[in-house]
Amino acid sequence: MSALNLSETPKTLSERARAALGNRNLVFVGLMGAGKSAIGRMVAQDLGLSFVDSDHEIERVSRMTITELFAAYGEAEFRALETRVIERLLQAGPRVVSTGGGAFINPNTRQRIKESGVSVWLKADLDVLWNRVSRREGRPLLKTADPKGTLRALMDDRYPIYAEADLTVISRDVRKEVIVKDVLATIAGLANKE
Ligand SMILES: Nc1ncnc2c1ncn2[C@@H]1O[C@H](COP(=O)(O)OP(=O)(O)O)[C@@H](O)[C@H]1O
Ligand SMILES: O=C(O)C1=C[C@@H](OP(=O)(O)O)[C@@H](O)[C@H](O)C1
Ligand SMILES: [Mg+2]
Repeated sequence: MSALNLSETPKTLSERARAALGNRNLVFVGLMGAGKSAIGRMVAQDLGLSFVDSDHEIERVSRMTITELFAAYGEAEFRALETRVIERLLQAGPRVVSTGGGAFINPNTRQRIKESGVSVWLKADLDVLWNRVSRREGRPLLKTADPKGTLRALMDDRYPIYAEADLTVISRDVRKEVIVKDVLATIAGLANKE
């Protein structure tokens, strides 16, 4: 029979995840529509950490939307700005950072993320992603004749690279709160692995 230790109050899932994270950033990576921006914000709230979305920060500093930036300066300039912005955001941790889908593909950014935090790949299948991104404008990479085909090609190119993330959580068609809980449980599980 195990003795009941009344001096130790059981920790909540958020508290266990927060303890496992320590001083590190929590960085969400994955394809467009995976839920990085939405889930990242909710997870930050549960962890009691500040939240920043790299696309929002890029829009704030440039005073342009992502669509306008792509149109005016092209993808290469957007990527250069994205790399600089994320490098800066990672320096002010611990915080939760949701990146744009292309950020982790850049080897320098990927290295910075590995050094400064724990990365979580929100992984979803094509139909889940497509359902979500086809509802809203604002993703210039999908302005093609066959946007679903473009998304599929991006999955083929990028999934082997997202797989380098520290943790993977499956993003699926359930309530966001369920995904948030999966993320917290996965982070809390880090404590057993390290
Ligand atoms: N689990 C979920 N269930 C339903 N809708 C979701 C879920 N996760 C994200 N979404 C919605 O899908 C859309 C895309 O999510 P978003 O967070 O912008 O993705 P990302 O930043 O990865 O491109 C948003 O409208 C968001 O509210
Ligand atoms: O996958 C990409 O290369 C991009 C993803 C977008 O962010 P989300 O992944 O948050 O949609 C945004 O950064 C830009 O349109 C490029
Ligand atoms: Mg986003």
